[in-house]
Amino acid sequence: MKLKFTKMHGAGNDFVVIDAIHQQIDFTPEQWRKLGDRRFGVGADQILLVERPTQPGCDFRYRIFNADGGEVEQCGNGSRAFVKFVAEKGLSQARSITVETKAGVIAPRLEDDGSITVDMGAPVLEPARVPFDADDLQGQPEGRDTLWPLVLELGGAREQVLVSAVSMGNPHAVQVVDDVDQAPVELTGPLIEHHTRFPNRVNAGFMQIVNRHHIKLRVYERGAGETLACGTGSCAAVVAGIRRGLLDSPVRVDARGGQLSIAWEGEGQSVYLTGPAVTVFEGEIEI
Ligand SMILES: N[C@H](CCC[C@H](N)C(=O)O)C(=O)O
Repeated sequence: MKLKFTKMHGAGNDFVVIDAIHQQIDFTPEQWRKLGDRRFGVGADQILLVERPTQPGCDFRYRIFNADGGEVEQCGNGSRAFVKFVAEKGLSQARSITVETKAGVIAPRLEDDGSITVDMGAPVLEPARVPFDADDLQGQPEGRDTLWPLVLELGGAREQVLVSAVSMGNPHAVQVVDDVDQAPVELTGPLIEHHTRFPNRVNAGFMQIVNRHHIKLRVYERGAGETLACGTGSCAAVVAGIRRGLLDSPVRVDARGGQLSIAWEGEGQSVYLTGPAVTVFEGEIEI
């Protein structure tokens, strides 16, 4: 089929966005992978589908596929591209919409200054629901289940890293590092992504604390590798830092591709993600 798409990004995390209301989309994982392929296809970290809602009270349904072809629960940077896309395409006249995802309902809002704020819902912190297998792990150094030891097999050696396990609908393992630019993201990111204690795999975050309202963050994403920014990863990192008493809301997040802002007032409360969304080009592809 000849597929119409829009190429977009949120702080450098890039997307192929597809109107699946006016186009019949029923692709195989191989076709999603082709769309995401930076040589044989369009190229993107994720592919985002705009669909009619199935839940009453929602304006749209939002489906997300990683570059590896797998469908996932949530994408924070993508939710900002989503609301900009539906406004630009005239699919909605509202500045604030409710969007159904596999992880629940989120609410992106177009701000007057062109930025977008998204109510990402409340984080999930119970290990079994991340999901993270912590059954045989002993008590936490700081209590409140904020840190877990993860043993990585590096060649013949074994290295232990301490991670916080947080779900924003999708799973995240966040660790604090002294310097993100020196962090072994490419080496340990894949080991964490595929660690057996994360049965659905996991996004691996590397967070440097600049001050109590400012971090630098790199994320080796499940199904995509390191991206220039990760919205849910930024939410998870700030939640982990606040729970560990290292950060205070709101927090500026410096990603390699741009700047995001995260606000969270504590357990049971929604996490709010604010940042940019950019339309790069429109295209068509035979797929
Ligand atoms: N790789 C993620 C999905 C995309 C998340 C990220 N791009 C964001 O902005 O939240 C996962 O497999 O859970």
